[in-house]
Amino acid sequence: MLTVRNLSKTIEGKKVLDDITFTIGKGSIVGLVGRNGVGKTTLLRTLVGILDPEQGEVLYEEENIAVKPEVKRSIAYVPDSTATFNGYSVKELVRLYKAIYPEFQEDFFYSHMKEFKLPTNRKVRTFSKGMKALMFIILAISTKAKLIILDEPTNGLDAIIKRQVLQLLIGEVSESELSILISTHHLDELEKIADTIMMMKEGKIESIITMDNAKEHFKKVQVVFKGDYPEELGQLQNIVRINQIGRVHTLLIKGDTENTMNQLNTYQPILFEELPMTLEDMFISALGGDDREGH
Ligand SMILES: Nc1ncnc2c1ncn2[C@@H]1O[C@H](COP(=O)(O)OP(=O)(O)OP(=O)(O)O)[C@@H](O)[C@H]1O
Repeated sequence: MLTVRNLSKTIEGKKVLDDITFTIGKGSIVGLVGRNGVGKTTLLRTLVGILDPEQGEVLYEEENIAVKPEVKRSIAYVPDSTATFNGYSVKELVRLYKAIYPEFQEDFFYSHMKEFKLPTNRKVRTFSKGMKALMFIILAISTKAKLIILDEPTNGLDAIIKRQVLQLLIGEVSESELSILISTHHLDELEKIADTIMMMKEGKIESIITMDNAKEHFKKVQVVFKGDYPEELGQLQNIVRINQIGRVHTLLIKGDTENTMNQLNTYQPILFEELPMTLEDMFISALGGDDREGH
């Protein structure tokens, strides 16, 4: 449904997007994760045509969005900041959305506003952060766009509303076969809803893996060696030591996990135990561990 090919973008002399290529299929929920400042928002803004790519292309159902802007109607974007719309009333926003999205479902919008107890006779400015975030998600779903792109959508939502919003999104995916691309730092939420995780590092896509495959690509283990932690293992780039209590080391392994586990075993650890892996662990093992000088 969405094909992104060799997308690059430089802002103020810095390559913020560097040769990005990926596809999103129908009915898929893709989580875009990465550390602060790696280019997630820039990527999303480029996908929806707010920013122009310097190289590469974005195709929706084989149509280039730069050449055929009307295909943008099939994509709804919820930015991380909606301050631009503060001066609008809810009714004015609905009018604006109807003008952009001919299939906008007004009844659906108002019934969901009511369900979430959101007022419809006020200016957006008077909404709390959470109310605003929720309304823009409802607006996006009401467009009936086939692809919804969300930048940090659950920021400011309380735990109960958050759960309801995620359920609403999942419900739409299974009912209408829409696809969702969601950028977030809330890995625990993403873990529950995403089928694919796309990790970004320094403007590049570091990895794209399905949640089903994730367990093969990432492992978390606890090991105890007779002596010190073997120096050679310390040199391996795909092992991140996340914790050490006495001689018990907790390690995150990425990539060729089977080979690395075998390598660990050659040092004859006196304890070697695999632990359950979370998306946060995967994030740390893929993208963490390089903050210190010289790393
Ligand atoms: N308009 C701009 N002018 C200058 N630099 C910019 C601009 N927009 C983005 N950048 C730079 O591009 C890089 C990527 O920014 P971006 O907002 O895309 O990151 P992000 O991954 O969304 O970060 P975060 O997780 O903190 O929201 C950063 O170094 C940022 O400073």
